[in-house]
Amino acid sequence: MGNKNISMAVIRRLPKYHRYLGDLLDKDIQRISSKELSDIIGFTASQIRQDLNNFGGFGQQGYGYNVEALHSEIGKILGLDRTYKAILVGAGNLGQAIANYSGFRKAGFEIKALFDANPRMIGLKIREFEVLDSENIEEFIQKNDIDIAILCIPKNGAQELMNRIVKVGIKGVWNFAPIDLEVPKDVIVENVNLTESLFTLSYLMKESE
Ligand SMILES: NC(=O)c1ccc[n+]([C@@H]2O[C@H](COP(=O)([O-])OP(=O)(O)OC[C@H]3O[C@@H](n4cnc5c(N)ncnc54)[C@H](O)[C@@H]3O)[C@@H](O)[C@H]2O)c1
Repeated sequence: MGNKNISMAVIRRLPKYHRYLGDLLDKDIQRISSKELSDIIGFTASQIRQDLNNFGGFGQQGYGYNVEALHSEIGKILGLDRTYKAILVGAGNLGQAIANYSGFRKAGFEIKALFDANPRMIGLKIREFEVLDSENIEEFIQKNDIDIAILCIPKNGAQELMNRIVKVGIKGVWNFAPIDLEVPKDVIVENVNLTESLFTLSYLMKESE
């Protein structure tokens, strides 16, 4: 891989570069300078050059960046040049919203099944999915070679479920439950805490008053 020493701060900016470059491609823009990129993304031009130098540059003096090449390279760095098989656990309000969003599939994240523990949810049809009984989750993960679990369950029971799914090979977890999960070293958890984000907004609004 060779990208082991890249700081998390840089990694967190890469999806944003990828998104803006995708927008430029949609507008048929083929070439851009770090100054122009800076104007639209809002990072300084030197920050952009520094960030991209971590991965070997990509820019050419006097030319700038080739948008398509840079978009594709950043996509590769982010691991978006492959598809991922995912399952979603917790087919409630949030789980259904995520399952209904087609953008994740377009980006290569294929939800293969929805699971729930509530007998009233099991068997319901959400999009093309019939909600399956989470009692059988281990078997499904193993049979279908699932890479990622999307957790949309309450924090109670989340660690227990986590322990079960990592035992059968889940290597990545997109966790919406407000809990810091304990996992083996080779399992990656990406937490999305909407409430923390909302509280950050509240703080920033308070500070700007
Ligand atoms: N809905 C939101 O916008 C929102 C916002 C912030 C945080 N969250 C977090 O996301 C999670 C889900 O929220 P929600 O609003 O969708 O809740 P919900 O109650 O609508 O749905 C949760 C679903 O998970 C199922 N479930 C519970 N424990 C389970 C288990 N151990 N295994 C399998 N299924 C299980 C329930 O039967 C239910 O269908 C919660 O942790 C919540 O704190 C949600």
